[in-house]
Amino acid sequence: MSQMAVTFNQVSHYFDELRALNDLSFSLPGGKLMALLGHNGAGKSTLIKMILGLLDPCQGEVSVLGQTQNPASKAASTDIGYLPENISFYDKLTGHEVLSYFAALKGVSARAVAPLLEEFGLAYAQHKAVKGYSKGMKQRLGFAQAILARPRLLLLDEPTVGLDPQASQFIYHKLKQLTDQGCTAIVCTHELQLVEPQLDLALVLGRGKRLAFGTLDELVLNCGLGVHMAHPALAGLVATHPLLQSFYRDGDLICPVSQREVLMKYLTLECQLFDVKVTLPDLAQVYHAKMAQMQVMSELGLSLTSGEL
Ligand SMILES: Nc1ncnc2c1ncn2[C@@H]1O[C@H](COP(=O)(O)OP(=O)(O)OP(=O)(O)O)[C@@H](O)[C@H]1O
Repeated sequence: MSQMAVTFNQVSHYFDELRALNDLSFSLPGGKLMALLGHNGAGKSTLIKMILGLLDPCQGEVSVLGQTQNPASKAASTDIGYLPENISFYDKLTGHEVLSYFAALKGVSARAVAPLLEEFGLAYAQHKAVKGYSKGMKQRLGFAQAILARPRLLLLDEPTVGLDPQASQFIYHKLKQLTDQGCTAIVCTHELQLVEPQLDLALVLGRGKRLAFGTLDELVLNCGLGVHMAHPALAGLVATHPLLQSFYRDGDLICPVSQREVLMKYLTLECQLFDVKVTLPDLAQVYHAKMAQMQVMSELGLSLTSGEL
């Protein structure tokens, strides 16, 4: 089993009466990319601050890279790289000066700066003041700052917001390279379509609680949504195969994810249908289903448990 990069064990954090995180547990293995998802105010930033050691758990334990995290351990750990949302720099500095400043702060050789600027496509602008940089250029600079000290854990808060598709692709391509080399990444984002192909695991938070955690397959399996199966011959087959009737809706078959394989077997063996188009719920559908379940529970006055909904 790979070593855990981050473990939350029954962690709660309160701001006065408000429980920003509520009995949260999960374990993130090293070298994985975890998407951190949730509505505004769900507790994502609170979770990130706890990993950074900026906030202490009121209950439970947070362990990061094998060490119990607490405010005493926050002192500029070069093992953790952080790209905050809407990063801003002292904008009279040039890109080169910004990275050189962070290199000195993190005890990294100044020689690392130029190759990084080159790799991040900023070499041409390295001697220009950051105030003249576009949003995408600033984000690249921020990302370069985050990985300057070759961290073992990267925390990225909305890294692709406002970026064009090419710039977003660059960020995820670089993240893939880093996770392949063993770096662990947590990406907090509302851009579900962008992160979906990239994630190894996702953690969905709702009102400070864990609504779901796992691989995309696991999330899909547990979300309660159906798999759609489409084929032009289905309408005719339903008449002759009564078993299909209970799954038939608006021209498609819709079945629980857990029954997909049995139904596919039936379609191929009993109906000789071999080219059925199967559509699984995507991350956005899973996310919205979890949010809707949370809303229903709340309207029913049922409190959420610490497990999955
Ligand atoms: N310093 C603070 N003092 C009081 N309440 C806070 C503080 N920081 C966060 N909160 C509250 O804690 C809850 C969780 O906030 P948090 O910032 O972690 O959410 P989030 O998921 O990051 O939201 P967003 O997507 O809007 O950034 C919210 O209700 C927020 O108002």
